[in-house]
Amino acid sequence: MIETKPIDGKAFAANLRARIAEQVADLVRTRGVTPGLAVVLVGEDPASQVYVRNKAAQTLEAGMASFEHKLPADTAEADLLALVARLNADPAVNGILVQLPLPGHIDSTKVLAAIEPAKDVDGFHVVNAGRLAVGLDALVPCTPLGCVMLLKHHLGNLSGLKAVVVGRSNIVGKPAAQLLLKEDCTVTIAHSRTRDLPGECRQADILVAAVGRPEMVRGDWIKPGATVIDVGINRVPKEDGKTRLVGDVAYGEAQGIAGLITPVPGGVGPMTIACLLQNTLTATRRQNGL
Ligand SMILES: Nc1nc(=O)c2c([nH]1)NC[C@@H]1CN(c3ccc(C(=O)N[C@@H](CCC(=O)O)C(=O)O)cc3)C=[N+]21
Ligand SMILES: [Mg+2]
Repeated sequence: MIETKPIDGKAFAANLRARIAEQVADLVRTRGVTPGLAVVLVGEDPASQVYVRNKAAQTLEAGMASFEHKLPADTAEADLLALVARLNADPAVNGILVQLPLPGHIDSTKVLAAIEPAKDVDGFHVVNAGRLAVGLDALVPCTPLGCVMLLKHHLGNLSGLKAVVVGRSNIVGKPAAQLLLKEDCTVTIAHSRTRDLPGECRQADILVAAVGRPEMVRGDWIKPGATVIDVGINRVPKEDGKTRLVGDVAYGEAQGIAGLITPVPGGVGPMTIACLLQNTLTATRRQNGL
């Protein structure tokens, strides 16, 4: 029987934020530059509001400036595009994040394309996706960046390891695969149409689950001793009418099989926000030629 160890993303993220705060203080002291992050939220989705509030608090804690823009759900696409244009032109704003998903009447592809790539701290602009794919300096999507940081910290060199990424989204799956390839992993991207998905997953030294389906990855899909990164944050109803958070991996079943596994909550989620701050610092440095 293997002893399965949880990966403490919450602690790692807190430590990363502390290191970022030191670098921000240094930037302010030596260059008189304060990084600024603008977050745009359209509509009143309660989960999004909680997340945006956490981001703002952690931005301020890191010594950065936080600019929150809350727009009503019926905001016209043209008005959102005009706000993005203002933020692009504002020298106090080094990073721009437009919270997804956007209301149905707004074309999110168009909005993401309007963000200045140098300020695109989500790394969702096609210029950043392309730069990552061809190996140029890019702003890299926060969730996959956080996953790879955790992997390198716990496993060291990833070279030659077999990584299976389940999920092919532009936000997580595809950039995760690009980053793992950059670390010299042998990478497979699996998805809902993959033939024998459990068998594919069982090949993985590193299994990244990013499908958005509660507990879809079962214990017997995991190779004994593998490292499992669970990107899912699914809210499922409990018997008492409240909800609980579960990942894309059946966490209980993974015990005694996986070597290392990220819990939900407390795994990948906190790393996403810490990496957003990291990207804001990186963007600020590049915008100032540092
Ligand atoms: N443009 C854009 N960029 C995003 O990065 C983005 C977005 N839109 N829309 C929504 C999703 C969701 N997301 C999360 C980040 C952190 C946690 C997080 O910190 N979770 C904690 C606590 C979860 C809880 O208790 O609710 C954890 O997993 O431990 C969750 C979710 C970023 N997103
Ligand atoms: Mg699919």
